[in-house]
Amino acid sequence: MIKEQIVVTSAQMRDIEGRIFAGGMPVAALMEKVAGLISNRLKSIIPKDRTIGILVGPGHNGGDALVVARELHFQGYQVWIYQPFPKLKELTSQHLQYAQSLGIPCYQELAELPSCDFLIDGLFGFGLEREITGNIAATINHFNDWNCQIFSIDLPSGLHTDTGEVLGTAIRATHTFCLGLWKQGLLQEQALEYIGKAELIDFDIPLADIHVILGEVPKIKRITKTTVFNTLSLPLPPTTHKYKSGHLLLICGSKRYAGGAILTGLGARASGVGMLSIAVPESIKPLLVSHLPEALIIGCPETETGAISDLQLPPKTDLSSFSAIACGPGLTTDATPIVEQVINSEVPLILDADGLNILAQLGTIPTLRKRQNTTILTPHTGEFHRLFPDINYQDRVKAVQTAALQTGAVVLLKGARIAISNPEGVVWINPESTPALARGGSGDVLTGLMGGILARVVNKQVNIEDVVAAASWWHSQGGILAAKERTELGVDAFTLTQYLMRVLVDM
Ligand SMILES: NC(=O)C1=CN([C@@H]2O[C@H](COP(=O)(O)OP(=O)(O)OC[C@H]3O[C@@H](n4cnc5c(N)ncnc54)[C@H](O)[C@@H]3O)[C@@H](O)[C@H]2O)[C@@H](O)CC1
Ligand SMILES: [K+]
Repeated sequence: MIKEQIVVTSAQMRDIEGRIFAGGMPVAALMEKVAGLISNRLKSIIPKDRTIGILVGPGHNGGDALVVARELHFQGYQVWIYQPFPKLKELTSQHLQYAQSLGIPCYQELAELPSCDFLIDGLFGFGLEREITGNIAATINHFNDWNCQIFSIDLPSGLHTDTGEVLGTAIRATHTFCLGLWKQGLLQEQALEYIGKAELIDFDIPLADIHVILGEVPKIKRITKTTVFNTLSLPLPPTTHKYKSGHLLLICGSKRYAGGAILTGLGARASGVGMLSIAVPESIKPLLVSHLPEALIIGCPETETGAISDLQLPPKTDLSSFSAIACGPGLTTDATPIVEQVINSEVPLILDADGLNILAQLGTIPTLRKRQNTTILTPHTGEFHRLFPDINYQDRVKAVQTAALQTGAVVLLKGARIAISNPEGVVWINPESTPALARGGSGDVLTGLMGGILARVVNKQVNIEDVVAAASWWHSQGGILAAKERTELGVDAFTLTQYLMRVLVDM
């Protein structure tokens, strides 16, 4: 297990720390070590001639900040300290006393503060336990108005460590140095506007202590490059042939939404799947053939409205001939019988878009409870609400865990931080994405890509949630890469498909 994958709550972090201290590590020594690492990072970012304001809280987050203040002072930076609390923890108080004895200016009143170029936020860390109110809240709002870069230690002061919720008010950081292990709150969507660019400061927490508290396999994990690489099972075995690399059936598109079928197909193409078949209404078959010459396009009889009316597979083929099916983009709800048919099959299945809307109409939980094989659902929040009207999706991690438990499916909830859960509550969170992907068609690409990966690896003893995680990571990295080269406005869904391969090349 790698540290970048691990996600902890404040209670878990406290228990892990407790083990380190019980093992004999002095608290003050750990604070020196952590704050030394933070100071080194800051030195590499902030030019020498700048003034740095240090915001100090009552606990050890404030202690970290005071050690940083001292180190930056010794490095020749202009530093001042703001400490508005009447009572400090002992270690924090000692560091304050020493900083004062060094002649670092310390203030308790906002009105007295000189200006500065950068702020270091050490007001609260994972010990924040209630709403911030009164003077302290006003102070935080005041600093947010300064419009200078703010580096938060551990997490922006005011965010709930686990839910990322703003407790009263919170520092709007431009950078967050998360200490030791990723705090769950930093992966929650509601925290995103506050954390800026986040990085992990690894201070050598022993894996043995982590395992004792989180178990050998932690329940909530961040998706990393390494996880994805393992799931994609690369390099390919030299003796592979097309039938060993999976056969994906896409069921998508209608006369009204032909483009969705093309994008899903192009997403699947990028997965490297061995064989790709795409079932579409007969009238759009020529269009699909022209965009995806390598795929077998199955033209199906259609309804008056141009939706697939009958899944007419080629001779000697039935649904069990496929390694996996991805069904939904562009279907329209007129294709209900088709969706029922695939749900009743025993083939591993991804349902997206209209596939999900139809499932909601059929009755999500009773319908899926009957399924024998793997099911993956990929709703955005609107679809999620239609599928699971009784589940509150404010806490996205809990929401996917509940939905997966109730249905037996692997559930992915789309958004700026995709959350994925299997029925046992094992969760993956996608830690990086770009608003450039918030565009029509982007989800179709994800469905195709995921379908292709699933078909490739489904019989190779992989966890299904790992497949879903790999596809999500790959998709968002494609978006990030494309946005870097073409700006956030330049990532239409077709362009995205052209960047997916590049992600692996750069890996
Ligand atoms: N113990 C150590 O040596 C280490 C500690 N670390 C630092 O220690 C932090 C945790 O330290 P603490 O447990 O002392 O907690 P914090 O420093 O996060 O804050 C806790 C203090 O704030 C007060 N408080 C909580 N909510 C408040 C509110 N709404 N309004 C006013 N006061 C409030 C509490 O009474 C307590 O005094 C981590 O976030 C990290 O920065 C890390 O450096 C790792 C090593
Ligand atoms: K902080």
